Amino acid sequence: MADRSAKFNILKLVKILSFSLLFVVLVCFVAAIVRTLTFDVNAGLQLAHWEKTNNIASDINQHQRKELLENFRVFPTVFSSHLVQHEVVANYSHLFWVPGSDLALVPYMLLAHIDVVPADESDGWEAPPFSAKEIDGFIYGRGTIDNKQSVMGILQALEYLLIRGYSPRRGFFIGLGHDEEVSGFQGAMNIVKVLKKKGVQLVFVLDEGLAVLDGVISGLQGPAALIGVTEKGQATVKLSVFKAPGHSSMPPRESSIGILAGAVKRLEDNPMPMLFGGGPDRRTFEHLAHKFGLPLKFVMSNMWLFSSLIGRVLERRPDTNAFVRTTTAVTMFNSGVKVNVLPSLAEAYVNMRIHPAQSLQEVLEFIQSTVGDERVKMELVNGFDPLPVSSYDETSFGFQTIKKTVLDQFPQVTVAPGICIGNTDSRHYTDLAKDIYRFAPTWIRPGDTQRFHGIDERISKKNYEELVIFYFNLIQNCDIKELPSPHSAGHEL
Ligand SMILES: CCCCCCCC/C=C\CCCCCCCC(=O)N[C@@H](CC(C)C)C(=O)O
Ligand SMILES: [Zn+2]
Ligand SMILES: [Zn+2]
Repeated sequence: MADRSAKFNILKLVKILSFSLLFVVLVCFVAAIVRTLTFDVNAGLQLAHWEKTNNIASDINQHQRKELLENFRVFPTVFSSHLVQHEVVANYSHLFWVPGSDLALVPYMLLAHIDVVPADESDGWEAPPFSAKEIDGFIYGRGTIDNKQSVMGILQALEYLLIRGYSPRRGFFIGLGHDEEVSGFQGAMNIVKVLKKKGVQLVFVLDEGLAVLDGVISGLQGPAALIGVTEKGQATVKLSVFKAPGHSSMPPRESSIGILAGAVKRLEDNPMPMLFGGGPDRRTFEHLAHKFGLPLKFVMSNMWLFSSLIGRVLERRPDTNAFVRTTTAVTMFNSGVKVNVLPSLAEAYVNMRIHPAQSLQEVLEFIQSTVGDERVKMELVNGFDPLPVSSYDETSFGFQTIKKTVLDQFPQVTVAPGICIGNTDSRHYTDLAKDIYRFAPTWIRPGDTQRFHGIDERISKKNYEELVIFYFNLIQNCDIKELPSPHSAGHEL
């Protein structure tokens, strides 16, 4: 009898538990649906009352459109205006200072770099890489999207502003580095030294980096302007194996090349863990969530449940994979001098880009344990941690002013914070500014990400004009004394 009643009680308990579980699942499901329908972390300051400082119209007439392309290197007003101070730093880099009329306003700084990576026409370019040849409305050439578009865009915008009688309320600097592609140790670092000596502090820095992605993020309706609020760290590690040299007719069981090749293979076979979900990468997709159709909108709005699923999808393509983990790229492999000589030394360089959720130290430990062979020596050639995350909330002057400028010009775009997957000169500016952003409104469409440092780098004439207008408007927008209050959205009668 007691047995039957115990059985009955257990059955009852199981029933209650099942119902409770079902209830909890149901509540979670309803909560997820409600969240999907209402989730929009990106509403922002767009409806607030912004002080109007962009009083000079940005129209470019037919004559100027022609001149804009012809005068690619000439900015006579910038270089002759009494408003602009210019100095050459470290022989080749340029620093400009345009003082503002209101000394109480903290200045900002625009950065770009004038150097480029090498390019070889024989790699298969459609036009010679230093010809700036126009094909179907695109200018082809090394540097057109990395980063001459910003160098020229900033200077052309300033040229137009000065011609039209502009004088800023908020002062600003322009820094054009000459060695960004080899780390900025001369250009950017010396510009920073000059500014530090003057005691300069900056409200924000804007450098190259992310872009307007159009059709690059699958499922997103419309283009996304991702503003880099941090950039990945980096580790360049040299792996080397020494073995006694000798005659190739009497080879040992394992050669220095073979041992090293095994280590490299283990690194490629064991990618660093997928880390999507903990930092600014998650905030990117939360900002974009309302621009996905169902069912993706449901997924993006409920990151607490689906972040690992999103990460798994993003890791399938090299450009989006770079967003979700520390990447491993074996970039150089050297050994051997003659076909019948066993080489004593084999060397390989591994370039890792460190996700903001990891540190340089963790990455070095990972390489060591994955290689797992004492015969392979490891040396850190160059490395640094991921950069601090800059502010991107509604009180963030730099982020909100850049965002407003983007949205005024491209209303169809959704703006979101992002992680810059490459490195920029701006990482040398952390002592001068708490807030550093990496963005230019360069439009990147499917297939374009491979053009960075690749073949057929190009920019459309239309996009170049848009860049000029972006900087033209941004400089004027930065003249506001402060951001509008988020609560100043217009409801008055
Ligand atoms: C869901 C998001 C997907 C992200 C897609 C990625 C979109 C790609 C857009 C821009 C490409 C990033 C280029 C960043 C600029 C890199 C400049 C550069 O090459 N710097 C060197 C510096 C080094 C210290 C020498 C570098 O190798 O990183
Ligand atoms: Zn660059
Ligand atoms: Zn580059």
